[in-house]
Amino acid sequence: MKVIKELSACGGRLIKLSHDSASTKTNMNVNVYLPKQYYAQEYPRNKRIPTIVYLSGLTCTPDNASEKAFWQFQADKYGFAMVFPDTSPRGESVANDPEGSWDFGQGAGFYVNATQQPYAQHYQMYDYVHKELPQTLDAYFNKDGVAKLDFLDKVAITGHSMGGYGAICGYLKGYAGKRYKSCSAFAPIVNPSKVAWGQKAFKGYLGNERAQWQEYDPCALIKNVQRTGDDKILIHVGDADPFLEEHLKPELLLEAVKCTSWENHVQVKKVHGFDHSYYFVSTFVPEHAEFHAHNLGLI
Ligand SMILES: N[C@@H](CCC(=O)N[C@@H](CS)C(=O)NCC(=O)O)C(=O)O
Repeated sequence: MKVIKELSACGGRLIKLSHDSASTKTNMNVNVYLPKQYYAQEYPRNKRIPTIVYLSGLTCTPDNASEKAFWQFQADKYGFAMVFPDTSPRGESVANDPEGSWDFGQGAGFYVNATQQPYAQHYQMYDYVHKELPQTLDAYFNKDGVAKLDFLDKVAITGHSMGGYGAICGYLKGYAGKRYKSCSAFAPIVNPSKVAWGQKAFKGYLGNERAQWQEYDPCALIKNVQRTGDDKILIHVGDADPFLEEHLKPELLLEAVKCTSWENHVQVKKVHGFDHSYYFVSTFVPEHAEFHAHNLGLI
């Protein structure tokens, strides 16, 4: 782990890190926001600061949400840290979209483990985000007898668009083991097998065998996950989102949960006049922050 830059933001610090990843076999960038509580002398020694992982959408780096979602204010308010991973492996040796489009390849890893060449070599984003990165952050930040940050247990996940998809997918796949304690999404792609962005990505990364796609499709996964307690998934989407009808289709998730344990536990809030941008995301970050703070036991 190497610190590229450290910046003061709100009451805490944004740490821009890079590290060699065993999963992607590339160097990966990640931003971590440490809230003001991390720096407070009086923060209880036996209490770890929980984290929220924010998965970004197509074309993003860790910087988009760090700069434009305004999670930092909320992190200080409730006392959680934020993790902003990258959206794909990058570099000259990393295969890209043959068409040169922005919806596949670098900046568009879809948080899956690719099985198809030439992508399988580096595009192992599922393992990277859900397994390797939290372990790496834990080892880096919680060393020398200091264990102030919780990257492994009290962790929530959220994301935007492709990242909203990645968040719901990771939450459901890890649900039996309670990998994440809370999940929400902003304008997520909920049924990638059925929409153009998802089909292009799944074909490229996972191949033509549609059975493989179901392993990563929230609308298929959720039918086989037994909900417990009062768990809910919170989703916002703008009704002026240009991708709503073709790629996002949140109604398909509501259809998928009918007559399952998730019925009435997936809340899709369609908000009037909002598009797909960070003006939309940042507007609803406070509501998502409160939702996660509650589920992480901070309020
Ligand atoms: N680059 C695409 C837009 C892709 C897009 O909207 N990406 C979203 C996530 S799916 C995003 O967060 N973009 C970066 C940003 O707004 O900072 C275009 O030119 O139409």
